[in-house]
Amino acid sequence: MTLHIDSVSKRFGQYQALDSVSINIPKGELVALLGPSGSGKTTLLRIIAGLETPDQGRVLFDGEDATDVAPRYRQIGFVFQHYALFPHLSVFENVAFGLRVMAREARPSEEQIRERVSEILKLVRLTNLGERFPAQLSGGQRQRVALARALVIRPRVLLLDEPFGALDVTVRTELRRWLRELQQELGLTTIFVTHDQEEASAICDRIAILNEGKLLQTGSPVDLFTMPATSFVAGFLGSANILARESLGAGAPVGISGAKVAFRPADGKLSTSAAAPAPGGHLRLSGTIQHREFLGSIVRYAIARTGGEVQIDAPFKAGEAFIAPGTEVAVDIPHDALISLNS
Ligand SMILES: Nc1ncnc2c1ncn2[C@@H]1O[C@H](COP(=O)(O)OP(=O)(O)OP(=O)(O)O)[C@@H](O)[C@H]1O
Repeated sequence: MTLHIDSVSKRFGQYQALDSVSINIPKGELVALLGPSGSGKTTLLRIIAGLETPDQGRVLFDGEDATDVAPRYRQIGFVFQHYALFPHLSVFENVAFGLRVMAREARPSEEQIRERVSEILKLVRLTNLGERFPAQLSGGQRQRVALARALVIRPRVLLLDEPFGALDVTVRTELRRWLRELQQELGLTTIFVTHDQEEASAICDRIAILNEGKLLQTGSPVDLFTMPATSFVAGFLGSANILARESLGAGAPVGISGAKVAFRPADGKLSTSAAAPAPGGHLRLSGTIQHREFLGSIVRYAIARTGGEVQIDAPFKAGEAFIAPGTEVAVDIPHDALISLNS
């Protein structure tokens, strides 16, 4: 189903939780809503699900206005961060619940319920755990039950609110990959709320960045990473060095049109200050090594300089010495790695 969110605003008292947010989500797309705590992500999901009413704007399902449709008639699957399973019901009954509470005219027969639940348990690979209770499952298994419960109603849209937020990194990485495969197999339009940019970039077709209730930018993970429009987006998707354009003085390349300039720590090349500048179009900054962090495959150096500290990643090679704090260095950044920012 195609989902269209049209100029949705929501206020709680004096607080503008959402400020005229519009997004179009084509059928089968997986979109991440990414933003810091309090940016309005959950509020937007709740409005799509019908659990909250917008003050302004509309939600359209396949072009039809659903803003005033009651939640139970929207056919939406919702998975929360905290499993929200019924502890006194078996896995099977937890999944069947979504069907048993359907409006009478849409509710399947007992036999159909058994069939549908078995089918979904197979899909989420929990066939043998139907008789267990939630307390007898791992965190990852519980989230798969929660997902099964959302899927069993054959949702038109799947909404996931930090579904893997409470799980450890290994399980989380495995589940996100599995979820992506399942979502593609089902062709299900899905919105995935997270504040983990890596998770969003890894599995989503598009990312929508929210901050303070405003939608700042939408695009593919690669487009947002390489062409962020503002310093907030540049800093939120990966690490970024952000410099005021005027701080570059005469060294600012001609192509830079924004108020600020960003570059990624991996795009700067470190050398001793006496080294000749790299050939071709490069911006050269100079400063003094302040601090270093060994991060495994890279070493991240913080370089103090007039005009603001920058961070540079150097590949780590076993046996090679780190550059000592206090060393004067030059940083060469190719012009084509410089990103113009509007603000
Ligand atoms: N029912 C409510 N009454 C009053 N304020 C609310 C209500 N629901 C949300 N808010 C406020 O609206 C803002 C946005 O909340 P929301 O839960 O949408 O943010 P979020 O981006 O999902 O954050 P998090 O990542 O922490 O879950 C917050 O400041 C929150 O305190």
